Amino acid sequence: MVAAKIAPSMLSSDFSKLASEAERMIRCGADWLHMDIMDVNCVLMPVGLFCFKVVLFFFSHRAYLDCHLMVTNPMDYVEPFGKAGASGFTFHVEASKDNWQELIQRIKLKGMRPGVALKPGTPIEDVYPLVDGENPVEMVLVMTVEPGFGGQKFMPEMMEKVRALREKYPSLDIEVDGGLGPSTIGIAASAGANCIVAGSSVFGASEPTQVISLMRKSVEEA
Ligand SMILES: O=C(CO)[C@@H](O)[C@H](O)COP(=O)(O)O
Repeated sequence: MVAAKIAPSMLSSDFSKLASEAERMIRCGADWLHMDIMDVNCVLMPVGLFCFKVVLFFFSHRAYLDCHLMVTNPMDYVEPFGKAGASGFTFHVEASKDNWQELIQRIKLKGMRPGVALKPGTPIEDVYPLVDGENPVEMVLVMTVEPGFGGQKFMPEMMEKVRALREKYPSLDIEVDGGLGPSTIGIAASAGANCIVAGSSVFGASEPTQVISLMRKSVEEA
């Protein structure tokens, strides 16, 4: 059985108090802290020294840092993110068509857990070679919104991808990201997702503990 991992997305936190926001989420029962890293092509937050410092900063809080790299050249980030203390390094399949084997190997050598993400328009079959390969990824992140912003509407049609993955790989970590909260967790959990990224539904809640525990329960019961 796969374990439930609830990962509040720090993109929805109050950036003026990142440390206490991270601590608050851990106190509320979060398993991981989800960090979105985007390069200038993805607009929101240009990657640079700032991002590495943020990762380092969180690491000093000893949390599992689930880093989702929405960048065109993930290979360039392996060394600095490894050094900065990232725990999981999830790159996009769309950005790594040719060199994924070497990329996965380097991620592991730096002591991070490799994962692959796919955008809504990308077929699930594109990630199979990365899960089946000699040097497999340990997690697949199925984006349930177009990457870029928090607060978007969950795309239920992505659950077909989750179901196909779960059927093929019963013990794989399958993460979903985008629009997850109390009203959408049921469909995601029953499709087979066990790692749940949630931004606005957790940070916007008056009782994040309840939202986190409700999502965990849905995954455990599914
Ligand atoms: O990667 C992203 C957006 O690209 C996410 O991690 C969002 O931050 C999730 O936010 P909500 O949809 O849960 O508000």
